[in-house]
Amino acid sequence: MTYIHDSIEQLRKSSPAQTEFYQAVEEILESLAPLLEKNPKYRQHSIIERMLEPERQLMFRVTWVDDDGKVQVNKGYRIEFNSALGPYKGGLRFHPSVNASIVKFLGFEQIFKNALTGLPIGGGKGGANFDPKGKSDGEIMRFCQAFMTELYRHIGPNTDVPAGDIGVGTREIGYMFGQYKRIVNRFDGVLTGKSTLWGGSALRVEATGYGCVYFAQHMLEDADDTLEDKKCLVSGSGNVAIYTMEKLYELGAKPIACSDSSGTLYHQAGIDLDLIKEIKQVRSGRLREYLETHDDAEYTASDDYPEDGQQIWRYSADLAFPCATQNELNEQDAQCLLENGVKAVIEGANMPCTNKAIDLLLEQQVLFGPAKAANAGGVATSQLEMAQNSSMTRWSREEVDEKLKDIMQRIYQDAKRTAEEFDAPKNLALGANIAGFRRVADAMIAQGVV
Ligand SMILES: NC(=O)C1=CN([C@@H]2O[C@H](COP(=O)(O)OP(=O)(O)OC[C@H]3O[C@@H](n4cnc5c(N)ncnc54)[C@H](O)[C@@H]3O)[C@@H](O)[C@H]2O)C=CC1
Ligand SMILES: O=C(O)CCC(=O)C(=O)O
Repeated sequence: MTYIHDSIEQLRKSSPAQTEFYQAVEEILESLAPLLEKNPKYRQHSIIERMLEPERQLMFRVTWVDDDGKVQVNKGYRIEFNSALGPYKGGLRFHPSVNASIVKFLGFEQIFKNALTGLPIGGGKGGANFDPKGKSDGEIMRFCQAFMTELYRHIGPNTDVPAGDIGVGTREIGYMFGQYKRIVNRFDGVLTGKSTLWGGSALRVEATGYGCVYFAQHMLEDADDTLEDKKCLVSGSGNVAIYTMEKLYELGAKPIACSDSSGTLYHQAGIDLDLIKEIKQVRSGRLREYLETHDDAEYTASDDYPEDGQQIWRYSADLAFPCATQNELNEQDAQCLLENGVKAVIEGANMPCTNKAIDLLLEQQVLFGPAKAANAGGVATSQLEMAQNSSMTRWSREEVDEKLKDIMQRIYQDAKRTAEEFDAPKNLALGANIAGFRRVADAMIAQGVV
């Protein structure tokens, strides 16, 4: 469709060198073609052009002092992308790779993901090119305080509600919340992912991983299959990966491999999750340390991996859950998974599969759970945290889990039904993109030219 092609060309000119952002835009726009053809109103209202331009982009200096007394400077970002459905909502990522393109692709994806939850939340994302690796607790705290000293003026419980992402967990949210409260002198529900000791929701920590497995359960059920005894590859070993593995075990499956940015761990007997939690959540260590306890496991350092792609996708398994980062599963990786008979790929991370990998998996009829739908349990539970904060209540783990299950089921059904409506049954990527887009686009039209 030339309209889509022209929109992307225009984007390349107006926002140069934002490759991850173009990738996310291409993936969505291509699947919207049948909707745009049927509904000229979206073009008449310039919905695509409006959606591609964030409502507001904030870039700021973050200045802090390290343990040696040296002044350090980082770049901070918050992209308030779209508020048609509610306050901007989305995480903050602290990682040295963070730049405008990465924050923009994450914010863009977030608009449609949040729409799919059916909850009143708009899309936003932020972060900083700060590397938490090797930093002391004091340095992390000072960085978080400096970051919030600028961010606080742009956010609010009904305006923009950030949360965690890579490198930002309960500890960082705590330090940022403390600084926000000190500045504004109010206990606002302005961040989610807070500790359950003071305003956080039960199950928010687990929600992205658990939700992803609930989504996989629905996909398998529709193929007359279950999670029972399925061998699983789960990349990463952070928040999303750990709770994906936890729920997989609970539902009878067996994770046999995981990874971190230094390498891949394979344990045919099944990953020892308590040990992974000890290494990653308590010691902040490296996966290689796992071999000190389990000498029957294998570890491959990323630097020793000679081919294009990642070692983890070379192991034979029934299900693959990319849960680490963007573009971690490419076409060669998808080919290896196919050769080893993978039944389903479910995205826990944001945009972990390249567009070519997705095309190949769909072409070969592998069940594919797209990130916007499969990992939406995290942000959905964040909205449940906002609801509890604003009504001054607390729900139990069981109550939140019931709501999360229900939301994941609705997202799955919505994506499936929409795929069928557009003659692409089983293409959940297309279904999720159209269902999310339609909700935001119709709200934008109803709200006039703003
Ligand atoms: N935390 C949340 O609630 C949500 C997170 N996500 C996405 O899930 C992904 C993971 O996020 P979290 O688990 O929260 O972050 P995290 O910081 O807890 O964990 C990230 C993990 O990925 C690994 N990693 C990073 N780069 C890697 C690479 N190049 N190769 C292999 N491993 C690598 C890290 O070693 C770490 O184990 C990200 O794409 C994030 O945007 C999506 C929805 C919600
Ligand atoms: O919980 C949130 O608000 C955001 C989660 C997030 O960043 C994501 O869904 O990618």
